[in-house]
Amino acid sequence: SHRQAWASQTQEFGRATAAVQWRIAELLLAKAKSLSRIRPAGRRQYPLPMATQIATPTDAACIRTLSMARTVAGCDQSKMKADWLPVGQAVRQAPGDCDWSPGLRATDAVTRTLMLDMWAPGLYSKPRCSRGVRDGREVDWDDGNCGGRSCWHWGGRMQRQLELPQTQATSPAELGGPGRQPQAPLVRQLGREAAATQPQADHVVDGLRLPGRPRHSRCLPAAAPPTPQASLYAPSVAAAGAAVVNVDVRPPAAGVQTACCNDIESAGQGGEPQPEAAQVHDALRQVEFRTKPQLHRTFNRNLLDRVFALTFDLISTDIVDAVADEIHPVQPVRAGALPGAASVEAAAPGGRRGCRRQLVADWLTDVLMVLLHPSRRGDGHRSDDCDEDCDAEEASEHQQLGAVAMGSCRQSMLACQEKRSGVVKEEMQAGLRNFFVAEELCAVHLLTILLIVTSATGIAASGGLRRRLPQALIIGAKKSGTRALLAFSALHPAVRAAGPEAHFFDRHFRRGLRWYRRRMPRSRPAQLTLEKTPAYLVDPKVPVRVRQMNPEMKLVLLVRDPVTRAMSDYAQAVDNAARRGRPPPPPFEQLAFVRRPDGNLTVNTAWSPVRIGRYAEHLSRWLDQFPRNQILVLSAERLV
Ligand SMILES: Nc1ncnc2c1ncn2[C@@H]1O[C@H](COP(=O)(O)OS(=O)(=O)O)[C@@H](OP(=O)(O)O)[C@H]1O
Repeated sequence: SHRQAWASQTQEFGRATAAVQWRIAELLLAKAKSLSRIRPAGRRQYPLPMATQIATPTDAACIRTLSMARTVAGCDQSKMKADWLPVGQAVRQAPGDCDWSPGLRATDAVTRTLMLDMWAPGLYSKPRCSRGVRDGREVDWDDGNCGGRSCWHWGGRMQRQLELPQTQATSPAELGGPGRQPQAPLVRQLGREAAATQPQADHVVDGLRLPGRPRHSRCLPAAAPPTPQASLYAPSVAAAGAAVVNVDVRPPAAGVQTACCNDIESAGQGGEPQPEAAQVHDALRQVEFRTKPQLHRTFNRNLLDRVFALTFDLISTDIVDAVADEIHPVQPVRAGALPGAASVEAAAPGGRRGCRRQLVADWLTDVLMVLLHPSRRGDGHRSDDCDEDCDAEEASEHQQLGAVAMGSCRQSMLACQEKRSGVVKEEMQAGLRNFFVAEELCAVHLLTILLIVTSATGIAASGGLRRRLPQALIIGAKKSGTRALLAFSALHPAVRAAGPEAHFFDRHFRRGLRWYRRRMPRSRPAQLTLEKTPAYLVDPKVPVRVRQMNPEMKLVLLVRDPVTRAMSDYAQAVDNAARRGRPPPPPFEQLAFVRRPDGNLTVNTAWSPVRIGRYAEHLSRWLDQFPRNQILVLSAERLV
């Protein structure tokens, strides 16, 4: 049931992401239209730098392709556009048609226009199939609705072309003819699985109509990448229903491959080997057992590599302002809209424009810092090495030296965190400086980054992302499944959970709210920040302190059968002793009972594992400070 819950939560997360992607797609589309107006004639040409594909398996749409292309000299643009929109139409059929065929030699022709358009099954519902020649034989070109005939995929072909140096003549074999070995069986398998399921009805997400999957779709959710460049999102996300973004940017260095769509292409070929069921199951098993934080970490690593691999050779001064304007509705980057903007503007070399560029860079640094650096995230999991080191150190030193050592440990942990985040920030800034190496910014690149970033979070880029004090606390009880409850809750996109127990109200109260806030994950205004420290339940000082901070605080108390809870507590103590090489504690019975003066045995309520289980006693202190309707009491047995 926990897996099912996870799947449905992830589905929801994916739907939110899909809606965001649509919004960004619209922005990008609008941007594309304006780009041709912005760029004055005679300016630097745009080589074709990238193709972006957005696949949204959550809404079962086949693929929404958002692509940028150049027209070829002599190309009739009206035909080009008509050919462009549905996937598949790629063969020169008459002189003057736009030619994306395998024999295309015109890749070094001058780029005339930057053209960008979006394909969506809902917008172009009629199947478009046509005949074309490939490898000397006639084949069907398919937009995914050709009734299962052997077809080629436009997306894959296009991608192949992008990988080739501009001056290199392309031959069918180079472009991946039928004789070529398929590269990623898993991709095809997942694709076939997807295609085997029934088409789904159109539906509306966030005011946008999202079409159901076409019956014979060959468009695939992103799947296991054969190379690190293949996909930013691991297949687990796709299979779990979250949205997927594949962004391929033609790398500047020769020999670096962008493999994203090759697999889609090979999936369209007839005669491919049948998938092996075991492999599919293996893949799906992996999917099920992954957790959201793990996904984020995988995603972020790939994203980091990708972002730093970007270098921008396409640049137009005029675009910078347009970009800032375009992003504005998504995230305020205008001068004056950000804290400290006035001083940045005054100091920025290059005046207002330089300032704006600086602001964009700063903003991106900030966003990337949050998204990419695990120690700054707080995914509900402990992810900071500094913290982990310290906890281990803290535990042993605490035993040997007492509380003083704890303070110094915390200090060294904080120093360690500072140092690490400083290094990361420098690295990121250096990476971003490369973006501006030619002192300009390409609109489409920036929007692509936004696209990636919003996909990573699943949340629109609007709104202030910052650390907030918790609005809800899991106050206990220890060993009642509080970690599980926190982790489940954190799966919800509207919940951000602090990873390690903060112990603010019991141990670290003197450090102040600033310290506490710094322990919280960054969140958006609509998100709820949740912290759990089970020790809060039993410390008599805590309820008053919590009320002082926030009388509206929501409190969650998870209670477990006090006997099994005590045993769990005791088991942990035994385990800890063994891990630290200390002698085991006395037997449970010996600790749990004391002999009364009259010689009879009685329960030792002073022993912590027993004392913690006296829930009514602890709860009455909380009820002195908070109304009953702010306290949610859950049964651990029923929950887990
Ligand atoms: N999902 C799920 N299903 C069943 N049981 C679960 C689950 N998650 C945690 N647990 C059990 O909860 C116990 C740990 O509780 P806590 O997370 O509150 O521990 S702690 O206070 O944070 O140390 C611990 O109990 P014991 O195994 O009896 O020690 C865990 O096994």
